[in-house]
Amino acid sequence: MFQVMTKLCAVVALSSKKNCGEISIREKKSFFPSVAKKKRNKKKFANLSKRNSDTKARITRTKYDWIQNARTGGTSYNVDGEPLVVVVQDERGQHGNHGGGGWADLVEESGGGTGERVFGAAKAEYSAQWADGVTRTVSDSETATAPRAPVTLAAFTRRALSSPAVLLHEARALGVFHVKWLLGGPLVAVASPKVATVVLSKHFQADRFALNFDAKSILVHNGPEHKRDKQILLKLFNPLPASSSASAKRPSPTLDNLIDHIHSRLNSEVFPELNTASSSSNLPIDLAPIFEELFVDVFALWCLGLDPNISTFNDDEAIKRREKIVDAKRCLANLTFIVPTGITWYFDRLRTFVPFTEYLMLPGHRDYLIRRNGKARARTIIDAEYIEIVKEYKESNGKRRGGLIGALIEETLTRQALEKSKEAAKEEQGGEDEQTNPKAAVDDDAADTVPEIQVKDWENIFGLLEDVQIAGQMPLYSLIPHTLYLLSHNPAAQKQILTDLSKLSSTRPISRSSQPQILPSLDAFILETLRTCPPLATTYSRMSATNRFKLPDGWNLPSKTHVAVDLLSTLRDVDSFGADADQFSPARFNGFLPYQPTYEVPAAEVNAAVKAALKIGDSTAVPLKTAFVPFGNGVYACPAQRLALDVVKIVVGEVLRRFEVLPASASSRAGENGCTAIIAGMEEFGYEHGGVLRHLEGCPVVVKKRK
Ligand code: HEM
Repeated sequence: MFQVMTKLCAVVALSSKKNCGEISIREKKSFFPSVAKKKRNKKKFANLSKRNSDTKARITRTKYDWIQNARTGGTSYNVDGEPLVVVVQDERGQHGNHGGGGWADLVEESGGGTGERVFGAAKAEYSAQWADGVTRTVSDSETATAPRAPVTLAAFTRRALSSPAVLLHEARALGVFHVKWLLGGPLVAVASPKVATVVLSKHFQADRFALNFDAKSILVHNGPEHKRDKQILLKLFNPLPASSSASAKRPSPTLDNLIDHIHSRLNSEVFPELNTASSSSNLPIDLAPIFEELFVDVFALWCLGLDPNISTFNDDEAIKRREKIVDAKRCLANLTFIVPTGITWYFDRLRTFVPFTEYLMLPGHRDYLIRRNGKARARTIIDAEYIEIVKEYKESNGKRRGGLIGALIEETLTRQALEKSKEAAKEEQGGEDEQTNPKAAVDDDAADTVPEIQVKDWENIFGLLEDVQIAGQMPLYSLIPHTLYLLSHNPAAQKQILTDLSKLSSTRPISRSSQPQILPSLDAFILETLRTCPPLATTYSRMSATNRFKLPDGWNLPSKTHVAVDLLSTLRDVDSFGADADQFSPARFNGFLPYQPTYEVPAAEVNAAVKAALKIGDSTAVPLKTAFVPFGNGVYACPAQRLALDVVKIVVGEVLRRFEVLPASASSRAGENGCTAIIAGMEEFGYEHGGVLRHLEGCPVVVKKRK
């Protein structure tokens, strides 16, 4: 035990160094600032920018020097007054044909001396990455001698990192490939369902190892470790046997516990708050902070296996302790990621070495610095709770908490028992004299003592808890208020959903099993919200396995290029989603319900899609079903696709049953095309702090209690 504690303390010490920021409920509510506050923030930001302008100028200069030097053609122009530089790859497009390849070669070949300076550091990172033991292979049939077209790359302006409107606008101007800047090096973003189909397939490895190897487990693991963790999560989040029909939902205490937490919180806080708003005639209420609080707290309670119902604690001490833990979790969960878009964890690693303000200035960084200290304290509280969990496990004779922690402990024990029985079977096969039944031997052991869980397994469990909390809560508190906000501008859709909802028992809460296919109108509305307002702007980055890998239409990227899929632009591709891709039209999903999670699509179908996408000269669009990737696709796709949609349906359904949601102001764009007007330009949205899509005013609506 002492050893476990010591090692856990070491983990605590290590991780507390890198976590940061505290946020109270009050602060969190003010996340969506008033206009006056926004102005103040702008001023603060401007001052800080000035102080750091030297550093900023140096970085910008180096970056653009490099591009200019690397350029062998193409143009440099402005998008909305900001410089935007286009890089055209060598006309021969031969980066794939001379061994090492990579960006350094691209620069050298193009005659850019500056490139070496900028990429000195990047080169070192790359070799470290290749030393990570992950084998990257590509079969002969997937190689190409030379691409047909030169790769045109263009750098986004900085504003595209925080504004979906600018991201869409620039992505359109730049075409399939564009570049984001990361550590002074490029991250190529692709925006085409055809290319996304290939980049998200197994041929491209997620390479998150080198820049963030120390704390966030599955988000940083690759290869076998990632595979093992991912299998655990897929099993926990999808308790359906592959063969059964989608409507026959298997009970799962772990997932039902999450839904219980959500119902409990809706009843105790959200509905009373909406009731109050409803009685204060037509005063708008901001939905986004309400659901942000709900999900941060619910995920904290669920992950740590704390009871959904606080009244079961009858002593003040227990209540205080629980609140302290939830507060600390809330603090850690918020603002861990500070850079918009899905590539933010790189900065965790980077900030160990470089003061944040020196490498990237973004709105929000000042808040980040202020909150950093509070996070260290929160980290200590949570790590003490982890130690308590280990102690409880050891001392309570096998009695465990519920929630996600309970399920992960259970999984770990099952895996251990399986490994033990395999070992025993091996020994037996090896000609041992003793004729023992290995299974019985394991069971006998288990009956006497609580099976020991190794330190590395505890670390893995706690790592998974943190990953799931971060990965799960953010997209949910983005998507749910956005769905309700869009519904407030579409009374007809709201009416239809209410009609569907009336088919459910009005006295029982909506559950995982009660809501499956009888809410097609809500299903379609949610999917269309996901398509037009994807919570994550990009997938996590992938690395091209080889510089000879040919992408659709003959595009070729140098090896080891970091590639991410720009989901926002991809999900509006006209070829795949039709000429009305910029229209909000839930009906486009009518033929695709129920939604089939990407991990349930048969391998043969996936391979065929990749093959079709790779066909040179074939301009056929990727079909809607394959192009729809708000959860990513392939090995690193979201493992909770079905669960996420269930949660959104349950929460939105429960709110709509009780309240009518109306636009906050009379001038709002209500009616059939209201949603289209909102999503077309995306001016109302931003990528803030957490890296997820947020409505900048917090989704203001008026709520009216239903009779
Ligand atoms: C509407 C809600 C959600 C959306 C849109 C969403 C989207 C995504 C996306 C785009 C990725 C990255 C995929 C890639 O790089 O290709 C991802 C990964 C992930 N998501 Fe979700 N997600 C949602 C809800 C959830 C929930 C509720 C959970 C957990 C309960 C969850 C757990 C995860 C995890 C653990 C990963 C990392 C997977 C890996 O590394 O292999 N997500 N999600």
